[in-house]
Amino acid sequence: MNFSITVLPGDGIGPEVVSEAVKVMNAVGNRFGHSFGTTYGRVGGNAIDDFGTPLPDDTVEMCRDTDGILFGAVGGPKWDDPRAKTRPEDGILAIRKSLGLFANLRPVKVYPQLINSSPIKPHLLEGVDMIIVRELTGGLYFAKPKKRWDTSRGRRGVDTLKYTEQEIERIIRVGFELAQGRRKRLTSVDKANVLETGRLWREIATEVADDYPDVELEHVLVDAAAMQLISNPAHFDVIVAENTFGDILTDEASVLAGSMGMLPSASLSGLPKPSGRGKRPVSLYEPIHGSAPDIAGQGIANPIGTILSLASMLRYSLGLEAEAQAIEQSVEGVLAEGYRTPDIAGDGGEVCKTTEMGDVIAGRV
Ligand SMILES: NC(=O)C1=CN([C@@H]2O[C@H](COP(=O)(O)OP(=O)(O)OC[C@H]3O[C@@H](n4cnc5c(N)ncnc54)[C@H](O)[C@@H]3O)[C@@H](O)[C@H]2O)C=CC1
Ligand SMILES: CC(C)CC(=O)C(=O)O
Ligand SMILES: [Mg+2]
Repeated sequence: MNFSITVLPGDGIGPEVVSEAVKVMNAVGNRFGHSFGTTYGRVGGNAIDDFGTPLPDDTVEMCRDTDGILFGAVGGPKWDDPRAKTRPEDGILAIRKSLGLFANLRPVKVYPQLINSSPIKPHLLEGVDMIIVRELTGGLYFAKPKKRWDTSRGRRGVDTLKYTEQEIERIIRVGFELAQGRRKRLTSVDKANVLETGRLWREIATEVADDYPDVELEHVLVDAAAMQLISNPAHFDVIVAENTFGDILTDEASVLAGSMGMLPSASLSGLPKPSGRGKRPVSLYEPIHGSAPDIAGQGIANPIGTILSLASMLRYSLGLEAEAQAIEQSVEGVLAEGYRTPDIAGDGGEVCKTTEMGDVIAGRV
């Protein structure tokens, strides 16, 4: 089959990890007889430098008419001036919002091969396999008012935490539906003891639970969830959380997997229908990490989170389940053989560069 993929490498290590994922995509094409055409777009700080905007119109166009978007990361110290009119991050936020990508699925899997790459005690990591469902187009990241201003009594700033019933209900349903296909436990994370949005979130989660009697629903306050994620991670199956909480909890959860570089994500406008007929809505696939300025340009970034994001694209957007599994099995095999980028080399495996990791994974799909 023929597919057209929009590739948005971004800044910092974004281009480094994305080019490895494209390498793997082409290897999948060769093995399974598909053709993946690619169109590259500019986004982030590099686009601000060249076009004065983090999201040029051309890139917006490329994101509308495509079978899937593969995204790296944006941002960096060069564009961190707190008074800047626009930031690299505005580019990815605008893509998520304009495509209605409200559901960000962030699977957290601990590969047995990497159990010693995490600072967490090995016995706590046994059986860890969860999905964190992060609400992606609401809450503090987007709601208005959102501004800074000067007053006679000093500087002020405001962000707004606002959710509608519909925004909460649709993401909670994604959590329940995923849990139904897994171990049937949904942990809804909120801050209902303090925040009105948290109380609304909890109320709606409880109401929606009536439609999913086979799934056990538990409510956990976000601060306690952060603690349990480390002290008893195997307890969790599916976690659903609002935008900011989900963002923070997933960076924390990456420590279980051994590195930020290990975790993929899929940003969707809903779960694909199992029969999957007709044109699917455009979705975006991105590792959970950022542009990692501290290691950018050294060729040592871990591309596995991006390569696993590609596998999710094949699964959710292109309907290529066998091909997605081939990538996932290749990653497992390569880790079993001992290949390690420096971030996961804690157990003394063979340290390799980003490109070598991409080569060996591509070579085994
Ligand atoms: N989706 C996106 O484009 C995101 C962008 N950012 C941006 O990225 C920039 C840097 O943010 P940070 O807070 O430093 O977070 P970060 O995720 O870029 O890096 C955090 C730490 O994890 C390490 N790391 C991240 N990805 C890695 C990989 N693939 N392999 C090995 N190590 C990896 C980094 O070296 C660093 O020590 C900021 O401008 C931030 O706004 C942050 C998160 C998401
Ligand atoms: C806009 C991004 C920089 C926010 C973030 O950290 C993320 O989406 O993981
Ligand atoms: Mg983040």
